[in-house]
Amino acid sequence: MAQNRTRKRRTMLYIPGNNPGMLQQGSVYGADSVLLDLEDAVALNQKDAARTLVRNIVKSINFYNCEVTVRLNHTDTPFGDADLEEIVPLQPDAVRFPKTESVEDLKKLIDRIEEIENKHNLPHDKMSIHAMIETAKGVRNVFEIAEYSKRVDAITIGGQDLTADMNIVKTKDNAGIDYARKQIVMAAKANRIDCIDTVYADVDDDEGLKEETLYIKKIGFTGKAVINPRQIDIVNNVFMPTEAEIRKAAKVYRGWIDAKRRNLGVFAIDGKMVDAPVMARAKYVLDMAEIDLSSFE
Ligand SMILES: CC(C)(COP(=O)(O)OP(=O)(O)OC[C@H]1O[C@@H](n2cnc3c(N)ncnc32)[C@H](O)[C@@H]1OP(=O)(O)O)[C@@H](O)C(=O)NCCC(=O)NCCSC(=O)C[C@@](O)(CC(=O)O)C(=O)O
Ligand SMILES: [Mg+2]
Repeated sequence: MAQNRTRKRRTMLYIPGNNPGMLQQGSVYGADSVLLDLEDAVALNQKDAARTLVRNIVKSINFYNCEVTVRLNHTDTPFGDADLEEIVPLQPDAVRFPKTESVEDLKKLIDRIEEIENKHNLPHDKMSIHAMIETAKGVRNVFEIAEYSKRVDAITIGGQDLTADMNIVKTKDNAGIDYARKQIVMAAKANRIDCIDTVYADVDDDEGLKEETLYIKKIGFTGKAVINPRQIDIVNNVFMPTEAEIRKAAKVYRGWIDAKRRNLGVFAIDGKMVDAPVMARAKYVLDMAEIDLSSFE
């Protein structure tokens, strides 16, 4: 779980929990994670049916390398506890907890999860928790939320709800949630966990999605939620290093191995200083590109 995880989460595909066709096909499109949704994609009169369907899908479908995450209803809603009772015994890779506002919210959630795990003789360190920040109060408390428990291995932002909670007009550049995005990134980075950006609602605007993904990558997000298979390649490609970046990183890494042999802490490549942080960035690029570092030794 959590800090030992090496799996990438560039794309997390939301799938409405009451749509059997989409649920069955969800893992074939190349998303790193599927997000089986019991919350806002499901109408109130469909909640029970969706929960049963998601339970059966998680039990019976092989998602292969795709991470399986279930978005629960909040524990303060009439559906939250029933979701936990059905989903926790299945131990999906993670549960996504919407509208997390405080550590009290998380404590209540984790205590209940662990109670159910104890009842079923399940470990407490397998299924992780993704805390969604979707209100101004959650943004204010995100640092405490991110460090509260090792089970929290990602912080995510829900831009639609946050915009509504702040009672602001949603613009294409999402200026109104920029502060929140950056605060969420900092809280995640301070705890060395993932931070996942909100969805891009216009599924026909490929250029807009690419532009937004380039921006959120630049400010530190490690992935983005998507709502349609057509969005997956666009986001995955933005999060993959370019060929030029890989070539440069490989050069730095090779130089670093050589420098270590010569007991040098700092050296230059093409006239530019290379020190430990430059090497760490190069290593991250090679890791994202899934290049085996032992091939450089
Ligand atoms: C948007 C649209 C209606 C477009 O429909 P369209 O019909 O135009 O789609 P097409 O492209 O024509 O579909 C072509 C083929 O792909 C299949 N297919 C489509 N979508 C698929 C999918 N998601 N999973 C698997 N399969 C899929 C489809 O079945 C078809 O299959 P086939 O018939 O076999 O060819 C549809 O995609 C959709 O419903 N998306 C999910 C919406 C959703 O979950 N919303 C809730 C999460 S956000 C939220 O809650 C806000 C947040 O909380 C969160 C945050 O930000 O994190 C906040 O506060 O901000
Ligand atoms: Mg939301």
